[in-house]
Amino acid sequence: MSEAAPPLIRIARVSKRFGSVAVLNDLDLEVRPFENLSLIGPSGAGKSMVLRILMTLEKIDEGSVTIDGLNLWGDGGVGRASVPASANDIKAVRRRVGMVFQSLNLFPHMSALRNVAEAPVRVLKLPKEEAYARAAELLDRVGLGAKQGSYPTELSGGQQQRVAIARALAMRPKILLFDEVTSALDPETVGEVLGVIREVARGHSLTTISVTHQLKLAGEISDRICFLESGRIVEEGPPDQILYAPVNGRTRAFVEALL
Ligand SMILES: Nc1ncnc2c1ncn2[C@@H]1O[C@H](COP(=O)(O)OP(=O)(O)OP(=O)(O)O)[C@@H](O)[C@H]1O
Repeated sequence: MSEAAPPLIRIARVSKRFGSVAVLNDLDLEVRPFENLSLIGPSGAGKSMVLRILMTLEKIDEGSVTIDGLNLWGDGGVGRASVPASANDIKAVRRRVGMVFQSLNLFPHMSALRNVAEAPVRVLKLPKEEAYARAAELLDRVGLGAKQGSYPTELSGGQQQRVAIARALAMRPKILLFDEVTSALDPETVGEVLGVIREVARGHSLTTISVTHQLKLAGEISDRICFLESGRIVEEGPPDQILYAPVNGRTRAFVEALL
């Protein structure tokens, strides 16, 4: 990863409101290619909202968002609304960004293998043989080579979450977003999913942003951690600084309570 590389994601002066409630407040955030970033902070800080905006699931009120050179939201200027991207650009952004959610949302009527192969066939229009070969390889990579034919109800929560990660990877995104992917799991299965996330994040072939309340996980998989509160970044830095030597008193109070 080169320090000089231009950012892959650029969020500039973004504000997002629901009625009179400001969720993001003049937020600035840049993410470099192949960087692994974690967002931490109290409930309601706006962490998931950042991911939802990058997934093109939410509108913003002000500011600009650029992903891989594509303007998802153009700056409308001071005091003016942001300008949305064209439908084509939104489609192009969606191809670049994958997301794994907290809730286990596999297709229940499809085997693990088909869950992973479905989008490459339908969306990327890959020949079936190629898509299924890719899916089998990815299931192997997440340690589920023997479970290709299993349906989601036959898999544990941790296994389902690993299938969900393989499914996201099958689309070959440039950016992979993880939203609390381990928080619905029981403690025994968290480890197996963490192992996969760590492997994906450390693979250096894609850029990841993880939202998590598990600070040790953030420490293990991140090059940089941002502490968010009230819709803005209070402090950011390498994991050792943010988790064990934060400069800001608010960050310190937060991490000391959770670590
Ligand atoms: N559709 C919506 N309508 C109104 N308010 C919303 C909506 N979606 C999110 N919010 C509010 O936006 C704020 C930020 O939500 P967000 O989910 O990003 O927080 P978070 O930092 O991820 O919190 P958590 O750690 O609890 O998941 C919250 O106060 C939430 O209530």
